[in-house]
Amino acid sequence: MLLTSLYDGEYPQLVLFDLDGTLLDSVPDLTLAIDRMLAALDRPIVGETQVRNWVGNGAQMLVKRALAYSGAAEDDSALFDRAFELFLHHYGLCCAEQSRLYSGVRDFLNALQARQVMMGLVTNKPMSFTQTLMDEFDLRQYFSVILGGDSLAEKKPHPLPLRYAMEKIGVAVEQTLMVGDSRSDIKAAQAAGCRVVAVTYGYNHGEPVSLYQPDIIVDDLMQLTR
Ligand SMILES: O=C(O)COP(=O)(O)O
Ligand SMILES: [Mg+2]
Repeated sequence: MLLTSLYDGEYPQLVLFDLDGTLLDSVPDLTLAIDRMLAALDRPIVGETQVRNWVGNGAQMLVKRALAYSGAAEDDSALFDRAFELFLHHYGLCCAEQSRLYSGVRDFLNALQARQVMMGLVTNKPMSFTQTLMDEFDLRQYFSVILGGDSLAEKKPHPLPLRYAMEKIGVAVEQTLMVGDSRSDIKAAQAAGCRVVAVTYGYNHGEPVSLYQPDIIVDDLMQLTR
């Protein structure tokens, strides 16, 4: 089996998951919120194709990238503050409207749970939206630890959230797997010293995940169990 091949034929003791682009296809709702924010600021809306390339480094970076694309000066902090407030408001209203779990996600989480593998969620998404989505998609039951982009002093690609989750759950790095869709997940895992699986269907700033040399690449999480 692909998954156990990384751990001498056993399951890893802990699997840490990214959220956006790995478990949840959240770009449709993120786009709604970004476009409503831009419209409220009298700036042209951008659509899903652009937003897809901007997700993965947290909400503030998403808003910064959208403003830069619309021609805003990088140092216009008053504009950023207003834009960020608008984004938080609109995304709060629509974060679970069109977002969907990807194929294979629920089955894979159930398969790990059945094997008593511990699981954690390590996302760069702000914690408030993360909590809402955990409830909306009935995901909380799977995770012993849930960390958002604003939970700790550093976010991915920094290894801190991964290290914190491993310590909290009490599993060694050699027995931990990270599963993500972007270079931030892969770099964080490599810096922390754990194995990493990358999915091809998520958001990686328009680049193939293979560039960052994850241990395994899959198109559907259930491939790991075959
Ligand atoms: O908010 C984001 O940038 C997305 O976060 P994630 O891909 O780490 O879940
Ligand atoms: Mg992601």
